[in-house]
Amino acid sequence: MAHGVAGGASAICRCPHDAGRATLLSRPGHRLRVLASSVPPPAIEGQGVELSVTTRRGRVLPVLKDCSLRVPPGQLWMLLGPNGCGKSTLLKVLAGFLNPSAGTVYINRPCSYVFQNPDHQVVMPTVESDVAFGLGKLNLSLDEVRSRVSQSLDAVGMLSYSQRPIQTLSGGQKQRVAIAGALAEASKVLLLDELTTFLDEYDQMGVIKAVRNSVAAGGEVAALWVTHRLEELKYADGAIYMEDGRTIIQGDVSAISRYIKKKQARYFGHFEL
Ligand SMILES: Nc1ncnc2c1ncn2[C@@H]1O[C@H](COP(=O)(O)OP(=O)(O)OP(=O)(O)O)[C@@H](O)[C@H]1O
Repeated sequence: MAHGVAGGASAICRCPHDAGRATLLSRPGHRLRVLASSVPPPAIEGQGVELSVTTRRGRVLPVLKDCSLRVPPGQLWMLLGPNGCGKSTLLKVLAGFLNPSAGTVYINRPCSYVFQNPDHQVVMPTVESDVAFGLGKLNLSLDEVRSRVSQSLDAVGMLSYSQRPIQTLSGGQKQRVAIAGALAEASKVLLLDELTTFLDEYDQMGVIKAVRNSVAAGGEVAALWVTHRLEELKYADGAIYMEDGRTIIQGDVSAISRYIKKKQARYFGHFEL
């Protein structure tokens, strides 16, 4: 599903509710389960998340029916599933853009959401100024801003592009600048919605490497990446597979890859002549 930028002036949109380290979301009157405090907290956790939308004709449509997931810090996880199964909606609930009708969400903060369309991602005239843009609100010294900008650009392999005008970048390079913006703001969670849909293989690899470097550096950043591309699974530390508004299976990448391939083989088997 294609999205426009819902807010924020750069490649990324900072998730709402950024005051604390983690947020527990629930609507009043719906069930709320407080997560055990003795277990080291995951970076991202959802339990029994449900979400319904009301259509223009007043019909209540369940989009998320039962979603649970857990992503540890310092890891890249991928979220897969057929078109319309609810991946983007789940990502928006995790980001705090949508309130679940039931269930709980726990997410490390700051958290940033990077959108699919690279042309909606970056707004400042140069790479360096775009990455620095989000730091304006943090009251940092000029030296600190410079250091954060160059470290984040380095993490995504874009340091040598600092002075480049934004409009001269490829789609994947813009995505990497977006990710650098999130890292410069010390985001602990990256929610990434189908970043590679519009990219060629070269740009796709550049973005994957950038995200892998981001989670590897310091071991604190977690990334949840929505994708349709099964071949991207090999770069993940874990995966979650969704169907019809539910998380069906999650954990080991090779097990999930086998699960999806088996499903695809059964599906395509119906069409064999
Ligand atoms: N506001 C809404 N009103 C009506 N239907 C909605 C609304 N938001 C989501 N849906 C429906 O919920 C389902 C899940 O949508 P979502 O975009 O989360 O799926 P997705 O798995 O990300 O799909 P894709 O892989 O095609 O991007 C779809 O059938 C979509 O049409």
